[in-house]
Amino acid sequence: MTEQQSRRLAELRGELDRIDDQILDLIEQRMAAASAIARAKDDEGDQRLKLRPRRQAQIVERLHARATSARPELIANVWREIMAHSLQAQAATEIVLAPSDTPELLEARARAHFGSAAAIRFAVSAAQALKAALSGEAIAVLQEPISGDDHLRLFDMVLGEDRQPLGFAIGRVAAEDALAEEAPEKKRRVRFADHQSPSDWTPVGWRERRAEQQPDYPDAGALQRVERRLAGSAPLVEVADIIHLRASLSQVANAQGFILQGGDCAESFAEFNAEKVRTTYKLLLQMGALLRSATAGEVVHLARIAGQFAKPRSAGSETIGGVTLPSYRGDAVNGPAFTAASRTPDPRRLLDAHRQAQVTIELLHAYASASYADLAELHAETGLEGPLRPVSMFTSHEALLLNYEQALTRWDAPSESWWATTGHMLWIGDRTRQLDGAHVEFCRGVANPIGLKCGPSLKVDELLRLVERLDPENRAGRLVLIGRFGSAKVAEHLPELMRATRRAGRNLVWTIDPMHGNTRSAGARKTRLVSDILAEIAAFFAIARAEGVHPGGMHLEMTGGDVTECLGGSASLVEEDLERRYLTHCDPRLNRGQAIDVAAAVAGLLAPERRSDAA
Ligand SMILES: O=C[C@H](O)[C@H](O)COP(=O)(O)O
Ligand SMILES: C=C(OP(=O)(O)O)C(=O)O
Ligand SMILES: [Mn+2]
Repeated sequence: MTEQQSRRLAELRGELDRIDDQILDLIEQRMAAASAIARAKDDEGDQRLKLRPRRQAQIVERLHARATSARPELIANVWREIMAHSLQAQAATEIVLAPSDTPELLEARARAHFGSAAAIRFAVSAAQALKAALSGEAIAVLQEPISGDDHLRLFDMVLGEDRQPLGFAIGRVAAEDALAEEAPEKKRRVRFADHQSPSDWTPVGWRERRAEQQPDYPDAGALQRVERRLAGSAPLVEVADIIHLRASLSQVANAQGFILQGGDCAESFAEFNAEKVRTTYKLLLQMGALLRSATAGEVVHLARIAGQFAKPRSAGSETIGGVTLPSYRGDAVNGPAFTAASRTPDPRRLLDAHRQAQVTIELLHAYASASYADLAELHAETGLEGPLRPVSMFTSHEALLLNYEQALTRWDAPSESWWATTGHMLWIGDRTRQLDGAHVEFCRGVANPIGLKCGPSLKVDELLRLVERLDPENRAGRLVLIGRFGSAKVAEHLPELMRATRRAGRNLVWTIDPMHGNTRSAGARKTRLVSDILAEIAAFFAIARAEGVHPGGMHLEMTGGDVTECLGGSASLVEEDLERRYLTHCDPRLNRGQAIDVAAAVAGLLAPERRSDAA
């Protein structure tokens, strides 16, 4: 380069520096003006977002029109960033993403759409994202264009590469900023058509069928009063979260991911406290982390909790020392103590169960919001890796007490469906799965995901008819079959059942409950061997692979506590240990260490799948 050329270059560089200084000064002036506007907006005195989407669009449009050589993308990108930072200077505003089928993609697109200034995080549920938006300090981004609250409006969309909406932005904006009303309604209908309840169904239809395993209430009037109270109370779970679970389960039905379902055989009133919920939550989180490292896809955390208060029994009565009383049927029905008063079914227990479920769900929400910290700790302790994201914890229980379920079933107009609002997923027990019985009748009409226990007495054509009755539209995410045969019988029964659902082209998930077919007695107590449990799970994986079916999950009775109810595991519990801490109200549960042993073994069984997936 000649001396003259380098002098010229230095001059030009000097000019660029002067222009940059001017741009910076102007940006700072603009930020100061924006802060003054923020104070003026404060004077409006409401809790609205500081964001004014319509005004932002006008600014960019005006600049596009004014530009002579600057390309539209340059203007859009530069002003997106400037305005995003101005917004944060006016008021810290977060972007809160509801759970999504494609979380990484949504996060990346939301970042590109809203600019780099805002903090972005995932909420555990759509309901929690909306709750954040209600404060006026966050924008919720949901998979569905719905809010269900008068203060919140749909005002923007996050689009994918294909220009289809990945997320719908909802917040406290002025009416003039809202997107057209009829568009979201229409969109929501189309999506929700997946879940519609059958038109020939009502929540009371089950009463015309035979209902097995129901309590014998001595006072019908008292039951009706309780049903009225429950019918007047708020839903325990949100429809949006149930839909989220359906979406996650449909991924599993498409061979991506694994369902981890577990918790007490029977929840107890007496032993309920926040710490108990916390240990269950943490145990599921820990097992989920082990499984996730081995699974191609997500782990769906499904707790047996917040409703698992009723037990079907092999015998209706129990005799001790010549005295015969009704069997204990779970705390929602009667008490475990062997006295006539305690064993008499009392419908007011349904109200206590409902209240405990409500508190449990609130605790689960709180723990799930704090799960970033739990996961970080877990990863540090175990050396596991993976992105830290809050873990949604779904609730599930056996839909046994139909008076309770009916009273909390709600119509949701946008989805044109009935929803059981006692839990995200309900299942039908092995003793109550009669094709023409009341339990199948009730469950066929609610739009929740439904589980069906499949034991050794289930015949192939009976299963196919049940599947057709419960899921006539054959929608992935609706039905989860839960095999529970026992390690000695699984190889005899499961292959033909799996083959039948595969040949019938059913979009459902097969999982294994290795508990209920492996119960044995040890003196007066019931127990289970960890080795039987592992053997049934291993057989399940082998059979599923041989039949070309995705091994979609496991269903365990377990507790975060240090109980001695099942035998074996790495702590090698033996029969003499049972008397130390045998605390279950019904069936023997894995203790924390045994549950982790099982999760680690299952992670080993899942790993080949991941390898073949990667190949
Ligand atoms: O949890 C399931 C059942 O309620 C339980 O296995 C029944 O046990 P039982 O045979 O003691 O009645
Ligand atoms: C009653 C239960 O199981 P099953 O219906 O499979 O016996 C249960 O899961 O507690
Ligand atoms: Mn049980």
